[in-house]
Amino acid sequence: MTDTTYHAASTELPHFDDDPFGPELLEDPHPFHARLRDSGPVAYLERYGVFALGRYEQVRAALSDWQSFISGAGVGLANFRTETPWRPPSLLLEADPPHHDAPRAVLTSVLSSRALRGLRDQWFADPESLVDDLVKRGGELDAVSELAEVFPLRVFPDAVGLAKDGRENLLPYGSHAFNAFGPRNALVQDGEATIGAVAEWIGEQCARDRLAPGGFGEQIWRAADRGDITAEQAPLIVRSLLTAGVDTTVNGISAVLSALARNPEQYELMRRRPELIRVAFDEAVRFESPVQTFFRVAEQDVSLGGTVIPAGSKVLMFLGSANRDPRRWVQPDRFDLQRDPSGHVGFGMGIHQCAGQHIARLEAEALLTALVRRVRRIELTGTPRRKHNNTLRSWGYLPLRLTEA
Ligand code: HEM
Ligand SMILES: O=C(O)c1ccc(-n2ccnc2)cc1
Repeated sequence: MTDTTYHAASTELPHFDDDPFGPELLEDPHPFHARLRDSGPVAYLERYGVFALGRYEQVRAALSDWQSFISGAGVGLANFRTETPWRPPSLLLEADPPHHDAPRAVLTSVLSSRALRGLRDQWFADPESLVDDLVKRGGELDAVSELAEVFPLRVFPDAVGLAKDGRENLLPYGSHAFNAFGPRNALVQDGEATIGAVAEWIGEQCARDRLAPGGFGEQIWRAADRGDITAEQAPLIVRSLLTAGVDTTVNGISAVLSALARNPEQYELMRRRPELIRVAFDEAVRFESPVQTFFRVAEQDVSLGGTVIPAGSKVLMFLGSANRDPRRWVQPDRFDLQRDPSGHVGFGMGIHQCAGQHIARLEAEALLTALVRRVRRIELTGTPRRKHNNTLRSWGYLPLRLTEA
């Protein structure tokens, strides 16, 4: 037996044989999250041979301690020390300092809130016509296919500088990449059948001559001209944007629309106090955690929550569980715009904290601003359906009625 198995089998560490990537838990992870948190600060998932963190304190500690809990061996289940990644590893997400430093600095600069100021006017104008049309049409819609999947795809690819053709590849590519952080289950195998052509298109769009001047993509190439990064790194950093840039915000927007529809008094409060719009998105990211999980690898034997996690072990951080930990949040299962959601781990924490969070917040703020002006009430008109993904918490169908103000 390897030392990891021996260690986990021999201590009083709580063991679970649940499958967090199976259909039952992907449909509703909350009961398992509660059992995991209540079992103790650290647990062991037998099915995958990994350690599991469900509580806010340990998830935050692991996210913040990048030297002990590294990303360079992969932030999915696959351990790059023993397995070949399905694609060249991310220069940010799957890298540790010092290699992580320059790509991170470039993307932080390109995606900074100051850099986004120039986009604010057009990103705020875009959803106004979208919401107007929906309201004029009677206000009945599937908020996933007609709003959450539409608005990000209208503004983000243009901001990157992508060509018009082929953008329908972005969502399938993102979905597969997020599935691929999990085990090679049916979700991944279904995606493998068609991902080849999609991945090829994504790779082609990262070339400098495909990217419009002034967009995020070309700005990354200009950083290579300046020597901030190499010309070999530039296309891979553009690939990060294409992988992360759409599927995440689609699910962030679905999350905030779903939460507002289920809590009409919160929507009314937000209409009366539009300064709560920015809180609403972060509270939705805490409440739903569109990105549910990421892994780390223990760089050396590391003590956490009274357990020694052996060097080389994979550690699964349940961000969604940490964001609903009653040890950290008052009434965590309530969507409450009067709480202060800062400190949530929905965008991660520390050196890998989401480089696109300002993009996500600006998109959500633009859409919610358009809604509060035109829509008096948002309500559910049917049974929403989940879309299962190994990493993303996602709605597949969200039937809503928008009542004109
Ligand atoms: C609601 C939307 C989003 C959520 C919930 C989200 C969540 C996260 C989380 C949890 C991490 C930390 C990963 C880790 O610690 O291993 C992360 C990192 C990252 N995010 Fe996001 N993300 C979102 C949107 C975006 C967007 C729109 C972009 C790009 C335009 C983006 C780009 C990145 C990048 C490049 C990283 C890696 C940063 C690094 O490793 O230094 N994300 N995100
Ligand atoms: O470099 C990549 O491929 C990559 C980078 C970041 C994400 N991500 C996850 C959550 N927010 C962004 C996904 C993939």
